[in-house]
Amino acid sequence: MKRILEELSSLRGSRARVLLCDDQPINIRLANALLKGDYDIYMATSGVQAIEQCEKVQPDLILMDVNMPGLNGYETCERLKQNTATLGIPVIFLTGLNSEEDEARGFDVGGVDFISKPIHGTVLKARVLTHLTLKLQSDFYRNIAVTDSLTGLFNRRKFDSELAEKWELCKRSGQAISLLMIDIDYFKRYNDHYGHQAGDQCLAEVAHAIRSNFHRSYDCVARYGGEEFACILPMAGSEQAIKLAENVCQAVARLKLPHARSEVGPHVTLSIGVASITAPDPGSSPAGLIALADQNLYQAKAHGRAQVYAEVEIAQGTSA
Ligand SMILES: Nc1nc2c(ncn2[C@@H]2O[C@H](COP(=O)(O)OP(=O)(O)OP(=O)(O)O)[C@@H](O)[C@H]2O)c(=O)[nH]1
Repeated sequence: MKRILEELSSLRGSRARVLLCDDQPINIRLANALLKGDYDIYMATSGVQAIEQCEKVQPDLILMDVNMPGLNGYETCERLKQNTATLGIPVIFLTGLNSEEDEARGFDVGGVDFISKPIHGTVLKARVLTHLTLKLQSDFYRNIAVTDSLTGLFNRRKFDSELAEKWELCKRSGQAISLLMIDIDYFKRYNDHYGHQAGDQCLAEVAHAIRSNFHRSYDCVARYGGEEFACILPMAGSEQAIKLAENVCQAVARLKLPHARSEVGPHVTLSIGVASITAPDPGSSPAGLIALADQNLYQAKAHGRAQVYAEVEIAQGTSA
């Protein structure tokens, strides 16, 4: 089990993180002494502090006391499970309580395990190892399920679910949403001239350059198809989307990837179609946004490639 966890940690490039939450510093010190050799340890002495730490450091596991002033351990766990950013963090209750009801309540509120004090070092370490291994394994497979292996961007499946989710979010909050459809110019000729492997390398470099322009956590940059990429920009209107699209073109131009068979210049270039809607209609779907971005991408190609095309904001009522 230990070997598997070490492998998973090295694959993601960081040790597992454990948050210790207890109002009694002596208990924290005890658990810390047992675990600090194997994991990165974070500490909190109240439920509120634990929630703050979770948002900040995204621990892989929490050891949570139950009886604490203010929010108790059960309430803290319930709050963590209500927040999409923290609901995946497993919680082990580590408590002086030991009745069947107490234990059942721990599982009811979303805990994965329940350990009664006094702490037995070997048992605690074994349970922590088991839950951390499960957590890192599930992170690993979830990542694979949403990632395009060649470029490291989100894949088409993730794009579809993100667009549906962000569309609903913007609809509810009455905010703008934009979409960029990005296509590499004359990519068939690139493959024909430089070979498929060089084509793959080009796709990976272009993807990296595209990604480097997006810094908001809720933007989604995905590989949409072969040499096509798509970016979902929730809460961004057309002006912002056009600016970002232009930045993306410049970032790829700066790579100066030679393209001897392109008709628009000596280097690899992009065509981008931009679509924006100020606020999605109630009852609408994102199909209209995709169609408009596609149409504008087609126009960018028709107008000579190596450009951003963003004509017409989508009309309300046409997005269903
Ligand atoms: N190397 C490589 N090529 C790919 C991959 N996926 C798709 N392609 C190639 O991308 C090319 C896309 O060609 P087209 O759709 O004709 O577009 P284009 O040549 O870029 O022409 P315009 O879009 O009109 O500028 C095809 O030759 C595909 O084989 C991939 O994963 N790796």
